[in-house]
Amino acid sequence: MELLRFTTAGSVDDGKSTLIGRLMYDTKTIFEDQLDSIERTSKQRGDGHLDLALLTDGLRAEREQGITIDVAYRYFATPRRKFIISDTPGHTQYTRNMVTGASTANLAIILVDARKGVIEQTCRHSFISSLLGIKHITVAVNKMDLVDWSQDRFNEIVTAYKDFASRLDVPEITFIPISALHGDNVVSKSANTPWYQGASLLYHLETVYIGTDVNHVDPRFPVQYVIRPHSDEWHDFRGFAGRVASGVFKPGDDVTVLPSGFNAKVKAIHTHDGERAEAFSPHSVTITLDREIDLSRGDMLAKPNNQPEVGQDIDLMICWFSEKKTLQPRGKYLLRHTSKECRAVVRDVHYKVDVNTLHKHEDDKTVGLNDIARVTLRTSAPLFYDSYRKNRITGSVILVDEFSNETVAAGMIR
Ligand SMILES: Nc1nc2c(ncn2[C@@H]2O[C@H](COP(=O)(O)OP(=O)(O)OP(=O)(O)O)[C@@H](O)[C@H]2O)c(=O)[nH]1
Repeated sequence: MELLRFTTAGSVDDGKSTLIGRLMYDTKTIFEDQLDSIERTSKQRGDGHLDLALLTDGLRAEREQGITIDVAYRYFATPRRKFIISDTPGHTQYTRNMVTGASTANLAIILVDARKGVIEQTCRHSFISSLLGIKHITVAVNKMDLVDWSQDRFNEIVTAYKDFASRLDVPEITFIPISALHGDNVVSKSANTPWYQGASLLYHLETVYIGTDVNHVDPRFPVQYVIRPHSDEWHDFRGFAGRVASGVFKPGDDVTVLPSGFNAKVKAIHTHDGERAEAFSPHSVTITLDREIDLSRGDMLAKPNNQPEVGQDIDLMICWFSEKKTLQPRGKYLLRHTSKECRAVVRDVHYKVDVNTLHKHEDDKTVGLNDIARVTLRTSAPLFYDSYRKNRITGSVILVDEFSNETVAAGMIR
C-alpha cells in the first residue's frame, strides 16, 4: 500500500491537535481505552464535546516539563493509503524540529485560523516546507464555524495566501475550508459549505498524486559497504551494498563508478530474499558488477550518460541546529553526504533569511540556532551531488562538530 508522509504546521491554538485527533478518531485509529480516557477528561472539565486535542497532547506535556522536544510521529491508515504524520511544535524556536519533520514529507498541512487569516507563522511554515522540497501544500482554513461558513472570508484567505506563495517553489497548493472541532470537510464533505466544490481533507490525502515525488530518473547508488565473503563457496563474490538514492538499476545496465570514472555493467542485484530484476529508491540491495573495479564506501554508481555534479565548492542553504555554538566563519566541520564523510570548511556566509518575511540579511551573518542561511563550503574530497530540488538524498548534507559529535546543521545543496 502506498505511503504518504505529511507534516502539520500551525501557530498556537489554530487547531492542529484537534485536527490530528479528528483524523485519527474518524479513521478509527484510536484505541477504546484512549477514547474512554478522553471522554472522561472532557466530561470532568465540563466540555460540551469530546476534546480530540487530548489525544495528541504529548508534545505539549513535554514542552511544559521542559523536556527536549523533537518530532512526534503518528501513524494511521485507510483502505487507500498508509499515513505517517510528523507533528512538530510551531514556534520559531522549533524551526529545526520542523526542518527535521519536513525533510521526508510529501505534503504539508498548513493550518490557518479563519478568523486570523494568513499570519507570520503561516508564511514561515510555508517557506520551510518549500525549502525542504515539499511538493504539496494543503492550506486547511480551520474554525470555519466561527466565521459563519463565509465563502467570502475563505476566498480572502485563499487570495492572501496565493499572493504570498507566488514567491515559493511549491508545485501544488490546495485550499480546504474545515472545522476540525466539528469534523466538517475533514473526513466527509460538509453540508455547511455548499459553495466548496473540492474534496474533504482525508480524501485529498488519500488521492493526491505522489508518484512523481520520488526521483526515478537519475540513477544514483551510494556505496555503503563492500561485501567480500571469506568462504570457499563465495570466494569470487564481490558486492557493493547500499540503498538506491534515486533512479532505477537493472542487471545489464551500464554504470559509471565515481570517482574513478570506470565503466562496468551491473551483473546482478542481490537482496536478503534472492536476486531481483530491478532496484529503485528506497530499496537496500547489493549490486555486483561484471568486472573487477576498486570501490569503497562513499563511492557512487551512476550511469555513463547521467552523472551527478562532482565538486568541492558546495553552495547550500543550511538550517542551524546547535544551541551551544554558532556557525564559525572559516570553521571546520565534519560533513556527511550520502554514505560519504569528509571535512568541510566554511568559505562564505552569503546571507541569512528572515524566515518570517523572507528578507535576506547580508549585514548580520551570525548564524545560530534555527537560523537559515546561504553558505559556501569547501570540502576536503569531491562530493558527487545533485541539487536538493532534483534529489532530496544526493542533495542534502549534515554538518557535525568534530569534537562533540553534535549535528550542528542540515543543508540543502542549491
Ligand atoms: N470553534 C472551533 N474551535 C476549534 C476548532 N478547531 C480547534 N478548535 C479549538 O481551538 C482550541 C485550540 O485547539 P488545539 O487543537 O489545541 O490547537 P493547537 O494548534 O494544537 O494548539 P497548540 O498545541 O497549543 O499549538 C481548542 O479549544 C479547540 O477546541 C474548530 O474548527 N472550531
